[in-house]
Amino acid sequence: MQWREYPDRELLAMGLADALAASLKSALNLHDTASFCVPGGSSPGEVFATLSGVSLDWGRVHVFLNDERWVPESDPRSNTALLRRTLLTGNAAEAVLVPMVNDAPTPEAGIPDLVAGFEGELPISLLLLGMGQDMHTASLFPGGDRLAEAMADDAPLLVPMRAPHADEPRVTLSRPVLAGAMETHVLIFGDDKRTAVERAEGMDPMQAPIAAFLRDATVHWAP
Ligand SMILES: O=C1O[C@H](COP(=O)(O)O)[C@@H](O)[C@H](O)[C@H]1O
Repeated sequence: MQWREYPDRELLAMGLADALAASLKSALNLHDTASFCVPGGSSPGEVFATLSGVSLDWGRVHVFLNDERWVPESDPRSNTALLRRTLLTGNAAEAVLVPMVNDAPTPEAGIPDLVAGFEGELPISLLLLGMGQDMHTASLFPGGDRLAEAMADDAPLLVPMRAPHADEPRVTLSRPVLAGAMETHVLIFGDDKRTAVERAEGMDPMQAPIAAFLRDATVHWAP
């Protein structure tokens, strides 16, 4: 694990957006398309907004979420709506969005149709993860009802997840899919999350799911 520390969140957004743009350009030099897997939640908005202004061949970038809350896009908690507002705009409006949610009533009912959209997208070219204070990442929650299935070596691509501290049912990419990414970055803010990452490093990923991704990751932190 490598740390990159920034004096404030604005500088982090600029530095991380630069690093992600450079990685996307490198991936596009080698392949026809690049898959870019990103978190939702409250942390990445400014990074996405900065990145959306970067000039690159966005039409060859396929964007998808680490995980999604099983809510319609009209819901304020929709990660897809966050992506559309902040990343898939400006220069990046040309990027291709791979859906992580559909109109089915539950993740279990919706997943079979979603899986088809991921054909040709793996391994992930560039992965950005967030993390909650409880050390969950994507929707791999400690205490999640299907965490063991999602963390297993033979896990399916997408796993439904319900957890005590998740407000709604979720769908998440599984641990082996995320861990297979060619390059991994983690975005966190604040002293509490910094301490959580430092603690997670030696922990069992079933208690601290972020631990499964730290070894080869660059962690970007600002106060
Ligand atoms: O619920 C989620 O939480 C994590 C962390 O979000 P944050 O609000 O603490 O930044 C996020 O990475 C994940 O994608 C999201 O669904």
